[in-house]
Amino acid sequence: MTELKFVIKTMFIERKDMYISILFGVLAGISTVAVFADSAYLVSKAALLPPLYILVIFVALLKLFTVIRAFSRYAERYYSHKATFTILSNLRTYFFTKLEPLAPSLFQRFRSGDLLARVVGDVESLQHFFLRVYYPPIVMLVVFLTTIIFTAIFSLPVALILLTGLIITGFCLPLIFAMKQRGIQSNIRQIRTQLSTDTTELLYAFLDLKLYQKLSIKEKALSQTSDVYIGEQQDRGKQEQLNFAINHWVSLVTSWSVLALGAYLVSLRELDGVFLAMLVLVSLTVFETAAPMTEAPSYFEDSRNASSRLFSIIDEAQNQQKLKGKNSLVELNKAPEMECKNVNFYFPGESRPTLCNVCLVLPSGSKTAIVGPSGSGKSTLLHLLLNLYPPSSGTIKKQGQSLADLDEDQLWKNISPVLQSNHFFYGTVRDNLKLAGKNISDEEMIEILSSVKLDHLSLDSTILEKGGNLSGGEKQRLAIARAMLKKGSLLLLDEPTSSVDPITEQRVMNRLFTQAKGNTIVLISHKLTGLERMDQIIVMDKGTIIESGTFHDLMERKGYFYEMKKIEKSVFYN
Ligand SMILES: Nc1ncnc2c1ncn2[C@@H]1O[C@H](COP(=O)(O)OP(=O)(O)OP(=O)(O)O)[C@@H](O)[C@H]1O
Repeated sequence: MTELKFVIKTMFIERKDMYISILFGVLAGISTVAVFADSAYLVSKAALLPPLYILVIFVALLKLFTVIRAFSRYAERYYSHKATFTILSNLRTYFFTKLEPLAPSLFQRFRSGDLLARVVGDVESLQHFFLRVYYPPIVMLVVFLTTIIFTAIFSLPVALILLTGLIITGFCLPLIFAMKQRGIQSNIRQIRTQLSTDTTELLYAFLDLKLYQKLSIKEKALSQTSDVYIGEQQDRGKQEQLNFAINHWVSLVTSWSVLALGAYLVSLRELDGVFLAMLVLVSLTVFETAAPMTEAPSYFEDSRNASSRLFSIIDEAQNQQKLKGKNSLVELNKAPEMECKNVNFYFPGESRPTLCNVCLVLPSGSKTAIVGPSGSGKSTLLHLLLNLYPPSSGTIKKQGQSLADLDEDQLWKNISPVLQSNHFFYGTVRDNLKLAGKNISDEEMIEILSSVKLDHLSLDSTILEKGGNLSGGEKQRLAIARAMLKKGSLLLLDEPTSSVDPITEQRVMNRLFTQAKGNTIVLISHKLTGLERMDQIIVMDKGTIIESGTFHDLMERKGYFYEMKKIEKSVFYN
């Protein structure tokens, strides 16, 4: 039950609708019992030819109970669904707010299909918790107890039979069903996650699988998982039907017992015969409120599993959140200075360090290039400068303040990043550029598009999901345009033009450097051309800085950079 603590807490945020739905649920249950009790009594009494006014009173009461029943049933449905949707939206918002700061390290631990299954499926599953698990037992209990007290006025033994029926159908059977359901629910959830991860992987890798002619194998595996999922759902359905049948059978046995005992008591003259039909109909009707208890165990298990899966991530989020700073940055008129001091970094679960003892100063307004072989840790260092991952040890400072103490929004406010992979949303070019700021004018956007040689795109041109209709170079230039529009005074560029032809690259970079004249720039590059304009070049290998200095320093030193430059020359100019 501890797994559901938070869901219950969320339910109570807006409790008014919840209380109203419980109130109307109870009213609907009691009025249903009253309708049947009244009609049974009316029929029995009518046979004894009572004075007309008695019949009129009971007919009037019957009409009143029927109207109350119809109205309260409608109100119960209305308010219970309203409460459910409010709970669902609160849960979604809470879950997303907790999850968001965990990106991107979240993708390190969870596959995207799994996350999707949690964010969509698990949150959705929790809508059943209030509707099918929390309030039906409350309604059932109140209606049953009221009915038992009412029945006790006429016959205590009959009331005791109803109490026994309540204990069996309301508590004992649901408990047994809950234990049986446990295994089935956990299987369903695991297979659903598997199905979700397999499907997302198939969609992501569709083209590669097709080209490597392995699509049918993946499709077959997916279809097998889907069959298992369907099978498990069928088992769940069968179990629920069995639960329902057993519950119904117990309620009928109870009503038969009420009839048999009632008849016996009438024969002993301990019960007036005019009440017998009423008591039997009351017992038949009151069990209607126990019917939802057959599915409650299955929904309880479902909600418990969903909640524990969701909150296992949130617990991690809360731990990380505690580590995050909240200080705001001192606003300066100049571009930021950054400093890394003895920075070491291990990816989660890795024993090999990705960055070793990195010490680096990026003075305000300086231009720094980071070069080195593939896998040497350049992008990782950039991600640490962006505070996407915290360093395992050592400190990274921006304007003298440790990133660990800074509020993230403040930190990112004046950073313009172009990462190796940049996301583009389905929409227009304008929509994608507006990510840089809401108040950017069309004229500004058109001018920037032209400066990155994307004149052929209009602001209304459609961009497909993940920029599917753009070439690699176009995507990079659109990302540069977006970064330029953001006008951050710290530019972090990770191979921003690796797919762009050399002539366009030179023009785009010239324009970028002109616009960012007084800004601090960090540029990761595999190409060693054009680095003469940089204030410093950092050479990395195996996670450490092996050389640093200006272009001329490094060439004169005749070390690693010099050798790389020589190899590049021999490859391109021989
Ligand atoms: N999410 C991750 N989990 C574990 N190891 C990772 C992860 N991402 C990168 N690495 C490892 O960290 C090392 C440094 O990667 P990084 O991307 O920083 O290199 P890089 O110098 O930018 O390479 P490239 O020039 O090819 O982009 C690599 O050995 C890589 O395998």
